[in-house]
Amino acid sequence: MKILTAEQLSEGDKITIEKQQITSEELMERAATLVFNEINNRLQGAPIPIKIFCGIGNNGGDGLVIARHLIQHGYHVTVYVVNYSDKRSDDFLANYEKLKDVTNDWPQLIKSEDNFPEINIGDFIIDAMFGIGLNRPIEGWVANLVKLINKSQAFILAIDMPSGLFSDKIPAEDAAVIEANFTLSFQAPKLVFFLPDTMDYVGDLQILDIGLDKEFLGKLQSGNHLIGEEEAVSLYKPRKANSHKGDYGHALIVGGSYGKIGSVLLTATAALKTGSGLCSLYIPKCGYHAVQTGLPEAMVVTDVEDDLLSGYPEDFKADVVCFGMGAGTANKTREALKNMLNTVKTPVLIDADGLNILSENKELLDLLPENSVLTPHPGELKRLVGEWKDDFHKLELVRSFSKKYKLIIVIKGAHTFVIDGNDMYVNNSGNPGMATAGSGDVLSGVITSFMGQSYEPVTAAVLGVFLHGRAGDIAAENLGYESVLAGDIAKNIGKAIQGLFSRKLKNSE
Ligand SMILES: NC(=O)C1=CN([C@@H]2O[C@H](COP(=O)(O)OP(=O)(O)OC[C@H]3O[C@@H](n4cnc5c(N)ncnc54)[C@H](O)[C@@H]3O)[C@@H](O)[C@H]2O)[C@@H](O)CC1
Ligand SMILES: [K+]
Repeated sequence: MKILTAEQLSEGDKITIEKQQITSEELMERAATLVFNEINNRLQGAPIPIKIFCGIGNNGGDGLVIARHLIQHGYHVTVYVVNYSDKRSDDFLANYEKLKDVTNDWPQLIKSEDNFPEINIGDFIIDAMFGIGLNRPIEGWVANLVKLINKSQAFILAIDMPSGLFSDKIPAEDAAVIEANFTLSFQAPKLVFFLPDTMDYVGDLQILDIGLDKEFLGKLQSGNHLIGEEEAVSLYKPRKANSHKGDYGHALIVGGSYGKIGSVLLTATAALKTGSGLCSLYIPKCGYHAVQTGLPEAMVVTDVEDDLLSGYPEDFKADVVCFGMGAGTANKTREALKNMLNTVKTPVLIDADGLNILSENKELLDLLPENSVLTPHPGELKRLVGEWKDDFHKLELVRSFSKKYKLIIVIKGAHTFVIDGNDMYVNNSGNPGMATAGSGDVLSGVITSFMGQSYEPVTAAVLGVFLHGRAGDIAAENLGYESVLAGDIAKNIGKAIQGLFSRKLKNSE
């Protein structure tokens, strides 16, 4: 699904109105009725106090339409008009009039702090103050109203965007922004819904298809994509009945040091669980017995050193190499990475200490084969690309780094981002249970495995990140967040893949 900006969406509104020969008021009715249906489905007529805060633009217009439908269905609704300016939009005004048809309770006008209502913890708040039309920070008494709503601990549903959030920039630290529990957004997700700086304002997210012109949306140039199950299905290549292990790649995992052999074990397990035909590990001697016992399906080659890596097996025939987990950053290990990079011709995956070595020895970046995949967490990323001012600046830095070195960067986080030059893929699977030791080692194994199975590296990264998250979701459903171990994520990769596979079969039936 394309991630769009406010400009693209307002353009989409205009084109849709023209092509479908409807009025903007009709489009608003359509969009806001979808919101009403969602609310009605969930509340099922519950007699809770619903307080709708409407701005005076079209986001406010949505609020008025929602209010009208809720009142008609017998809900207990109070409508507030947050009168921050006199420039009411036409569709706001039309729906303001229509409200008269269903209630004698006229909306309460808020013009200053003196008009602030009481908000109770059991209220259901609908935030329809500002949507994609916000063009400057919320200030003055309106900002205080936002803060009052946030403090109330009432359930907050934001319409289109939490008020105060821009689609293309990060609000200042002290800015007034609605902290929604749930956001129902129109047609397409906005990037800020997924960035670490702003995702907490959004709460749970649902995108409503309001029927904007398909041709316009299809042609829109957006390099930013949200990756959910549908997208992952289209990337997945089912296995052929007539195949053998040689068809699914030989993955070589290079890493580990004394006390950190578990990391490579997790990576190799994940690679095999993701379908690698063969998997070998190149590790210091101290890990030999642990790996042979813990993962009999894998083959092991040991370094001359006992406790760390110092070299690379030069004549080793592997389809893909993954380097770094648990490796440490000793000088000898840096030489091992250098040897590896001087040997391999095909894209590699670098993780963890491999990334730390690269940050300390930037000249090695030039040795990385084109389309290699780096999988930093934010700390490792900072060491690679430098400090950033905010998340948009971070994405800019990563884009130019990706272009400069022709690399694919996987920024790990609650929503993992895969950046390949101008293209960006935002993952939408996973859960907080995956914030656990070794989770990244498993991710590296999954992506490496797909790279070895002849997926394009960027596809391997996008699909791998999604399946890793899905596997974590399946693990959390069975175990609860707290009990998910990295090994549980690896164990459930198969089920995550099966989920895609059964969907693909269903679609082709
Ligand atoms: N036909 C359409 O265009 C549709 C629009 N829809 C709704 O319309 C929204 C966009 O509506 P608008 O463009 O009217 O904008 P908003 O309702 O988001 O904002 C209202 C107006 O407030 C002013 N403003 C911006 N920042 C301000 C600030 N900090 N303090 C005071 N005033 C400020 C701007 O002039 C802006 O136009 C969407 O988010 C969505 O909710 C939906 O009804 C779907 C259809
Ligand atoms: K809003």
